[in-house]
Amino acid sequence: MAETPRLRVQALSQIGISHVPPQFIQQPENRPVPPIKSLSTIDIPVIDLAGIDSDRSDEIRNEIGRVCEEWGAFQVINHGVPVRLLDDMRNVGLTFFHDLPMEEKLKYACDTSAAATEGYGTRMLAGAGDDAVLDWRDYFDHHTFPLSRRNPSRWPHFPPQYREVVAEYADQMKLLAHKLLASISQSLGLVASSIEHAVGEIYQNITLSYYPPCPQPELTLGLQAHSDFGAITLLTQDDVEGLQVLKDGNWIIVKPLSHAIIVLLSDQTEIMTNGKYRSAIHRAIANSSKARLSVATFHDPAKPKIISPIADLISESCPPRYRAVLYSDYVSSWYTKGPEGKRNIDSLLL
Ligand SMILES: O=C(O)CCC(=O)C(=O)O
Ligand SMILES: [Fe+2]
Repeated sequence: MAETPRLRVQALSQIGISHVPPQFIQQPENRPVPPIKSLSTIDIPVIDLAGIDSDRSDEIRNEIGRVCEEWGAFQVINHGVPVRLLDDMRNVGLTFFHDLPMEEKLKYACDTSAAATEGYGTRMLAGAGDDAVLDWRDYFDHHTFPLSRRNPSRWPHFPPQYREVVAEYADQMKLLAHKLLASISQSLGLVASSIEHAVGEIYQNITLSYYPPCPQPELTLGLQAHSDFGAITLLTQDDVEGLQVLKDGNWIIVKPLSHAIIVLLSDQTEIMTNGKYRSAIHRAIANSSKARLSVATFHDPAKPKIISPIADLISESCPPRYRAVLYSDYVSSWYTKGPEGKRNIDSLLL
């Protein structure tokens, strides 16, 4: 059954409220405070992937290894994904959110009784209690790989090219994820296929997040702090600032860099690499003047897959640091308990 329009954040924003409703107000310790001045000049690293398949491959791999260890997050440029496609994805997304009337958008409403169902939604933690703080965000989630779970009839029919753009975007992001997982494996001294082999068949979801203007952005969050639960996330943001990554206890703004792609290591990569590379904690903040759109492409294991530290990284002097976990158990715990920092991955520490 479709939800009523007032439950979408965009509808709240459009009626011009001057105060955010209480369910959206974060605990004081979670509210966005301006970043510490001395640190606001630090940017997440940018890696130029030009030459990754040829002359510069060793140099690039070493650099990827260094930033995976230090940050778990970085931006890539010259990544091979056509710039035209990045623009198209953003344009069809904004057209859907801005130009389709709410009653039409609600025809795509996702099933709120289950977690991570495909479609148009606003409340991420379906299983969390009624007292959970809500995010200042609406989203559209698409199941894109494997092809057996792809059903474009559930995706927006407006604008007309929407579904075609998502399909091409899914292909291109999968190729880039493949390239990056190979380099990340090699940066650990493993063969290129190691991490992909440990992940198994890749399950890919694409989530468009739409953050409407917010009357009191200092009290809310567009998306609460979390690390993603899969293997690797490839994120694009538009030119409106909002994404922050936690580094050494400080929130660092990821400044929009035109046509760059943000790489976020996720929890299963932390487990597979036995903690050598950590997943990145990140959040999105709201702002009072401009709507913001991001597109996150998640690459995850299949639900029945068991994830554990890769055997070649384990030795007597380097014992496993994480318990093996059934991926579906990991995901259900994330959705029912909530991300809250790294509580889910920390529960697997040996
Ligand atoms: O909007 C953003 O920049 C972050 C989105 C995100 O973290 C997610 O969808 O998991
Ligand atoms: Fe995320």
